[in-house]
Formats: sequence, C-alpha cells, structure tokens
Amino acid sequence: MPSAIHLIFSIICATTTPLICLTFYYVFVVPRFNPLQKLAGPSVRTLFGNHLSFVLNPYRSPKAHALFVEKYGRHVRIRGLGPWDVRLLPLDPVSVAHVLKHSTIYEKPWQSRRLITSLIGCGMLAAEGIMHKRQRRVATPAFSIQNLRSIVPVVFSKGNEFQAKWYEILDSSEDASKGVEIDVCHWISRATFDVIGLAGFDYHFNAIQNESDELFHAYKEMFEIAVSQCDGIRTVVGIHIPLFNELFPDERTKTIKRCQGVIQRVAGRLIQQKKSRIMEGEKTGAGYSGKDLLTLLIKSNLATDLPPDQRISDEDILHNINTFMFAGSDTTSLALTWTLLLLAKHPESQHRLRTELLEVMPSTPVSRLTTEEIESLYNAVSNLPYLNDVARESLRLIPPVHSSLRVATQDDDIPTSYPVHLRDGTTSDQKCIRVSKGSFVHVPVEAFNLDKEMWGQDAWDFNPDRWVNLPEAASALPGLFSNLLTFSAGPRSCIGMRFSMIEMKVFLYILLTNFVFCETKKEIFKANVVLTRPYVVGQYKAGSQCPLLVKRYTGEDC
Ligand code: HEM
Repeated sequence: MPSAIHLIFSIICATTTPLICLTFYYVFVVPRFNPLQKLAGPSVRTLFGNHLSFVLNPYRSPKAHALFVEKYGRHVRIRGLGPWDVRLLPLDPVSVAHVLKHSTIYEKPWQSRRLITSLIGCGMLAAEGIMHKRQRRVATPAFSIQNLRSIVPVVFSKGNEFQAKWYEILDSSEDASKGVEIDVCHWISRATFDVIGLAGFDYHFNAIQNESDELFHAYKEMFEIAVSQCDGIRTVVGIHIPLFNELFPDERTKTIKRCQGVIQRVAGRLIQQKKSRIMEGEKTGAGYSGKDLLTLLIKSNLATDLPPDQRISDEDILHNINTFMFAGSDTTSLALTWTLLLLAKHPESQHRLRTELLEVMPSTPVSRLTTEEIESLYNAVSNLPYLNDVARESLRLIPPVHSSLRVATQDDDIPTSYPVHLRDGTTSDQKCIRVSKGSFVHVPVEAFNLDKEMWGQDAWDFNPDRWVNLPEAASALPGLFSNLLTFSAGPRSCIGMRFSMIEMKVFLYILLTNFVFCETKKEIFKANVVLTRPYVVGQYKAGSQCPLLVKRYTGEDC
C-alpha cells in the first residue's frame, strides 16, 4: 500500500512540477525581461495588483492620465491583469498613431476577438489579417458618402416616428408643461435599433412602437448579456477552453445560444431572400434597387471585377450584419444620449443650437416633405456650424468607446515625439521604444481627447466654441474624425463613422426643434461597461439610464 501511495505521489509530482515551473517562468521570469519594464510607471502594492481601474474607469481616468504624464512622461508602463501582463500606455500622439496605423503588427488580442466571435461571429470587428482585409474591402462601398445619402430619408422617417411617440407620452401626462421624466438612453437606443435595422438590412424592428419583435429581442438580449456583470473566472475559462461552455452551459451560455438560433434563422433567411432578389434582378436585367447596407454588401461581393478569392461567404455576411448591429446601435445611441445630457446641463448651448436649427426648418412638416426636399433639408442641417461643433465637442468629451487594446505580433520600435522617462529616473535619448512580441498596448481614446496640453486648460469642460479656433497642438493630432480618437484611426478605424454622424445630426435636429431637455434632480455618472454608459448615482444595479425632463418646445426654453 505505501508503495502505491508513493507511486501516485510521484506521478502527481512529476506532472505538476513542470506545470508549476512553467507557470512561474511565464508569470514572474519572462515579464522581468520585457523591455517595457525599463519605462517609468506607477508601482503596484500587491503581487497581483493592477492599474486597470486607473485607465478604464472614466470616473478616475482623466485625473489618472494627467498625473501619469506629470510623473512618468507620455510612455507609461502599467500592469494589466497580473504580473505577467506588462502594458504600454502611450500618451504621445506619434506613438499612438504608429500603433493604430500598423494594424498588422498591433492586432486585437485573441482573447477579446474570441469573446466577440462567440457572440456575433467573426465579422469585421473580430477578424484579423487576410480575413479582415477581405471583409473590409467588400463592405467599404456600402459606407461611401454616395451610398449613405440614401439612408437620410430613413433616418428622418424614424426621427418623425420617434417625435410622434414622445408627443404621445407627453400628451398622456397630467402636467406635461413642467416636463416629463424620460429615460432618454432607453428611448434613443430603441430608435437607433430601428434605424440600423432598416438602413442595415431593410428590416422593421418597430422598436419605437413596441419591443416585441423576435429578432429585436434576440439581439437586445444577447448584447445585454454581453455587457452584464458575469462570473469573471467562468468567462476566462470559457475564453481559453471554449469546449467548457459547450459541456457545462450556464444560463448565460444557454441564452446566447438561443438568441443566436433566432438570429441565424431570421437574419439568415433575410440574407438568402435578398441574395436571390439581387441575382434575379441581374438575370432579368431589371436590377435590384435596395439601398440598405446588406444589399450593397451582397452586390459588392458579387461584383464581376472582384476576384473569387476576395469574396466572402454567406456566413461572413451574417457575421457582419451582426457586427453592424453590435457596433452601430449602442455607440450612436450613447453619443446622442450624452449630447442631450450635455445640452441639458448647458441650457445656453441648447438654446443657441435650437435657434440655429429652427432657422433651416421648412414651413412644411418633415413628414410631408418629398425625398428631394428631405435631402435638401439634410444638406442644410449637416452644414450648420454650431451643430457641427456641438456634435464634435460631445464626441470629444465623452467618447462612447473609452479605450481599446492591441497586442504586438512581433518585436517593434514605436517612434516617440516626447522624452521617454525610465524607471531608474533617467530619460532616454532614443526616439523610440522597444516593444517585444506579445506585449499589450493600451490605446487611450478618452485620454487622447481630454489631454489639456493639446486641447487647452478647459479640455475637460463642454465648450463647443473651442472648434472655432483649435489650439495648434490639437489640430495636428491624428484621428479619423476631427483630430479625435473617438472613431479610432488607421485601417481598423470605424467604418460606420459617416453613418453615425448622419444619424446624430438628423436626430438632434428633430429632437431639439420639438423638445426642450432639462436635468432632473438625479445625478448621472459615467461607467465603462464595454462602452461608456450613463447610470444614476445610487442606482447602478438598475442598469444604464439617463433620465431627463422633456418638454414640448413651444417657443420657450428651460
Ligand atoms: C458614435 C458612434 C460610433 C462610435 C463612437 C464608434 C467607434 C468605433 C471605434 C473606436 C472603433 C474601433 C474599435 C477598436 O479599435 O477596438 C470602431 C470600429 C468599428 N465600428 Fe464604429 N463607432 C460608431 C458607430 C458605428 C456604426 C453606426 C457602425 C455601423 C453601422 C459601426 C461599425 C464599426 C465596425 C464594423 C468597426 C470595426 C472596423 C474594423 O475593425 O475594420 N460603428 N467604431
């Protein structure tokens, strides 16, 4: 018997010792030789302490970033999940631009890509390399200025429906003259879902009217589960061993599977119907005139000048429709929600914007305008200077995507334009930073937009007038949109930027010419839950919400 115990003990030791040694090596030894260790950065108090809350929590991040720059310069060494996870936090525009431009060297980490893929499939948001290039190439024509013009009437019609629904709510209230408290976050999210459903794949969610559509439910439930607080350990295990979720599904896994089943069935059928209509149109020579993103995506994929090896599969098309739903609905609705909150907090800006918008308002109600008249109204609205400045200022101050993460797929030298502070208190005179393969780079979207050295001492304040005369340092910043990182930059920047700008401007036009927005007594705070969302102080568990007092505009402001 003792020899049997001895044998078992020896086997356990023989198998676990190499595992323990290997873990020790990767967790404690390898990170010591990471070149990023030479950089200055905040210390950690405990063995497994980290700095994630400083760089991810919008309540702390602006102050933390400013302090980091002051103490450690613009290339900061921070710790991610644990001692093995040494990260670079670049606050130097030249370094950030390099990382975002070289998207083949700096990829999205496989962990986040796997998590996204497990929800919405491997669409443009999660794909890398050739697969991403192919998908982006096929989708790009759908997002051209020319093609997006056709979504303008759709957005106006949904905006009108939205306005009518809110009139109904206000009219049914006993004392609407004082304003009715409405959770604008929830309502705008319903409206943006409707817009992306119609403009994205010609599908009527009808979410402004009610929230009963099967496909709407499936998407909503799945996205809500994706951002809900969950068992962290289970998520980590699920990412590393996907089979685990298959073998031992919890409620979350089962719900996601059920929602995916509905999406596959309903959206999959829509894709097949659309494809056969397009092919039928080509055969008869009559063509198919659909202008939604799905039609344009399928047409671009079937284009005769596209080599067969550059085409994407039907499955990829479904994954990209899911991706547009995921990436395009909440982001835009949050951008609009934050803009309304900022305008409620700054009644003088709200008044000025409304006055500007009313100047281009036609005498005929929007619901009775022809398509040409709507297009001409949109041209007038989209060129209004103060509307432009308010939209840019809101997207600068509260970017819905707070930050992003990249991982180096090879050793690289990141160029710098500021002195690099080292851990030993000296400053490096080299104009670059060595990054080794596997290191993470935290892309600080919000920090970039709020940098006082670039944007001026009032960078944390809402001041749309700053755009009339930007500081020189700010005008030199990279960024897909208005020197901001809100839509990122480079080959992985937001493909839907123009789409969301149309939506934002049209909705702001309709909402501000019809309603007045004031703050309630409830205090709103920002939390980064995949996206930067509003919550009521003391009601975090109730979920994201942004209650505002809404009144009909009858010639008087707040
Ligand atoms: C205010 C609204 C929006 C904001 C702030 C926003 C922001 C962003 C950001 C920051 C990224 C880069 C993410 C990363 O690097 O991790 C991104 C990517 C993306 N966005 Fe948007 N987005 C918005 C609206 C939209 C809309 C309306 C659509 C589609 C209809 C869309 C589709 C996408 C897609 C497909 C990607 C992935 C692009 C790629 O990797 O090639 N977004 N967005």
